Amino acid sequence: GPEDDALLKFKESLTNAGALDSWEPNSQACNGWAGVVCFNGIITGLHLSDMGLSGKIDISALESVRGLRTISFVNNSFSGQIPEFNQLGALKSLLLTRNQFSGEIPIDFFLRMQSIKKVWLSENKFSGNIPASLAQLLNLMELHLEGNQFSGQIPSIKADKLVSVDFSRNKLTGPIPASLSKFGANSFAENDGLCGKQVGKECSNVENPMAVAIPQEAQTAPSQSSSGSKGGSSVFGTIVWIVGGILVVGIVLIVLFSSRRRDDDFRVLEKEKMHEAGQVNMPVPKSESSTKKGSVSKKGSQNGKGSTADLVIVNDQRGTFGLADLMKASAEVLGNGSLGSAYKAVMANGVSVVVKRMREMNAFTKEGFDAEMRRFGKIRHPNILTPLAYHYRREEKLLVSEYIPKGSLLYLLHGDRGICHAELNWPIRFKIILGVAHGLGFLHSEFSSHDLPHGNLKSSNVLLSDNYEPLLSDYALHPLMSSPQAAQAMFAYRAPESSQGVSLKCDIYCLGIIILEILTGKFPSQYISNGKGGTDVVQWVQSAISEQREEEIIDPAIMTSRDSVSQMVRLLHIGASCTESNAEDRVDLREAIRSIEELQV
Ligand SMILES: Nc1ncnc2c1ncn2[C@@H]1O[C@H](COP(=O)(O)OP(=O)(O)OP(=O)(O)O)[C@@H](O)[C@H]1O
Repeated sequence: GPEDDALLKFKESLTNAGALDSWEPNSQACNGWAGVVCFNGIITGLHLSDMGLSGKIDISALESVRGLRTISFVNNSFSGQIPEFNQLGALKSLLLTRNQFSGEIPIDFFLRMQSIKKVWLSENKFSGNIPASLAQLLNLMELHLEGNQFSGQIPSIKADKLVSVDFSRNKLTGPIPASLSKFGANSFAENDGLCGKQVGKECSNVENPMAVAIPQEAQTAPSQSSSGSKGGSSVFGTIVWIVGGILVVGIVLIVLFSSRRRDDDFRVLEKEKMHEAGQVNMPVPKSESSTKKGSVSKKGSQNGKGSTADLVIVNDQRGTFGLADLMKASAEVLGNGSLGSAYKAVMANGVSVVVKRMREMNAFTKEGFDAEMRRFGKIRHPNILTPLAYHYRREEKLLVSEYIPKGSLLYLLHGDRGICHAELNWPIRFKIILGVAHGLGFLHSEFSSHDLPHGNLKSSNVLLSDNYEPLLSDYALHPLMSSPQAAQAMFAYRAPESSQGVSLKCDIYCLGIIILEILTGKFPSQYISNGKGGTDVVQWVQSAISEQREEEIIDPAIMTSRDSVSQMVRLLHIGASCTESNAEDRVDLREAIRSIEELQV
């Protein structure tokens, strides 16, 4: 069956799979494959301990094994960054002890793993902070992190169901959280910087953990702050707190909404639904936010020069603010896109912003990144969202923009067939298409030196102003990314020719998808990475055109305006010429814009 095939695909990605000889095509996984655990004919576990396995772990293959609940790779030879096991949201046990995994685990790694009971990461080479998202796992029973190089503080794990923890032999610092007081000395041994009764060392200032943590972090991890100054590390501490706070909100929202999941294939929309959630205060304790204010705001809100050490303001149309202001804001998770996660924050001065935590983006130096962001900040065009500020550290970048209340085109078209969808009548849809084309045209002249002036044009990156003027966001980021990262994350890479290299033409393909999406009202399958679900709008429109039945595929919601049908049909043809699979045959952007403008009444 397909699950057996998925396991064979997983096996293929391994470089040393001798122990899996029993996994053969034309046999069944539940019929004697080594290490495969089944229950009533359903594959529920992979117990692959002590098998000398190495190579890549193909998570997407494992994703197809729907019943998978436990994974053990204990004592093998896997190495590198932790694979994205968090894509397997239903896992109950993740046992990776005694391998060579290394690097930092993303702070939000466990956010979507609310079923997990056992996490064994011991005896690897993991470094960086213990991911704060572990602290919020309500079902966690066993946590084994011993024998790694984790640094920073131990997060306050909710200990209700926890029966065993081990943090020993790491580089942890700061106080042992009160929530772990039931665990003894062995669980914390050999971490020189820890304090608390279990390790027989008094903490000097327990009621203010920030005060303890920051200097110690600066001592143990000097490389973490590029400036090397104390200021840099307090910014680091602040971010940990902000992100930690935001994570709590995120988890609350995810738990709230997970009971209302849609069809799996439409997972893309799930995050959009988070817009509907009410506001939640960022759970940063009052006393702490005031101490943090003391340490940060002198570089933040009080210094409005646009070159604050924490946030660099590149566009002051919404005033100046610092990380401290963001920290005090009430926050809400918007989603986790391919470039990173997005949060909404409402600041005390009433300004609402979106903070995007970008993954990686390390192709430029700090100076290069700064120059690029300042260039973005100067953009003034009615169809482009100009960012407000950024924060740069080697391991994390934040990009701050104004929050646009109506949200994205994706959400309005497909998210919730509520009031806004009804408002998307033909004149408004036409206005959106024209605005998107103008915005793209502007980027193509402004960033004409870039191989991909937008690179990530899709309906979730088209935000709508109060009067439905579209605003393009997430543009021109291509040069900041490494090529494998860009190929993974950017929608322009879905253009059929992208395997031979990307060009301006890829943006035109993306524009075409949006035009077809707006006209048909269908969710394009092109937006879904596994290709399952949605409508292949390109194919559908092409065959409708060749059979001269264009009118049949136009969204019935706009067919009420009969007079405009010929206009819609002509736009459908323009959309089709933008999505020509052969890039040579694809229409030129200026020509496409001109044809759209000609349809204006
Ligand atoms: N400035 C903004 N104002 C209002 N909503 C926003 C803003 N920026 C993003 N959003 C919303 O948050 C959601 C998540 O944004 P995010 O950019 O992280 O994801 P994405 O667009 O799906 O993926 P990608 O990372 O590839 O851009 C978006 O779909 C959009 O609805």
